[in-house]
Amino acid sequence: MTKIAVVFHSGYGHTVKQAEAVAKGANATLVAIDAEGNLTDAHWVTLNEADAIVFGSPTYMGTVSWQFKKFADTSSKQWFSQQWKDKVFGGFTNSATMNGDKHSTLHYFFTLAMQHNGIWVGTGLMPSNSKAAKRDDINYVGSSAGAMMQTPSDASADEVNAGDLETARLYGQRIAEITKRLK
Ligand SMILES: Cc1cc2nc3c(=O)[nH]c(=O)nc-3n(C[C@H](O)[C@H](O)[C@H](O)COP(=O)(O)O)c2cc1C
Repeated sequence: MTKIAVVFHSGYGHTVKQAEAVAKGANATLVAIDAEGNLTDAHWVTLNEADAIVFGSPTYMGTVSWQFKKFADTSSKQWFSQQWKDKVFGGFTNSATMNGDKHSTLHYFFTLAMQHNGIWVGTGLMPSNSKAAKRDDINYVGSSAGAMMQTPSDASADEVNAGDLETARLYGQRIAEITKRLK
């Protein structure tokens, strides 16, 4: 059986919805980075034992939150011993603006995964970009590098977009399928 972990930070409760959708698709364990940027020892064991790790963070000022970056820097311990080498990796982000520089966040996740010498998985989804496209279509935000969600700045966590959640679920499912094949 494959083990998948979704490690994420959410400052105000929106990105956690996306994390839950990815975890649902991947049948993964959720690992929440706390407000101080910390994980428990048990969380680190979960990550070390996982076949795949999916990173998640809101986009803040064009990149990951400082709490996620603290987690990333702490993972230098695993980097030193190449403990996460050849694991499968992916990433997702949520932000207020349709573009909002979300790709910078995904690019940071990709770089972190490559530092750990992992194997990156993109969405495998076509964008929904025709005249007939609707906001809650799958991959309406249109990302191939990892899953994106766009949440208006005044929306509550219960108002996150259903299509973006389904996009996240499908992405988790793809990561699980590829992890299984590799294993
Ligand atoms: C400090 C800060 C910086 C932000 N920077 C961006 C940004 O660069 N681009 C963007 O589209 N939204 C930005 N936002 C909006 C958040 O990405 C958005 O509110 C998101 O839904 C927050 O997710 P969370 O509830 O999981 O923290 C920012 C919000 C905060 C608090």
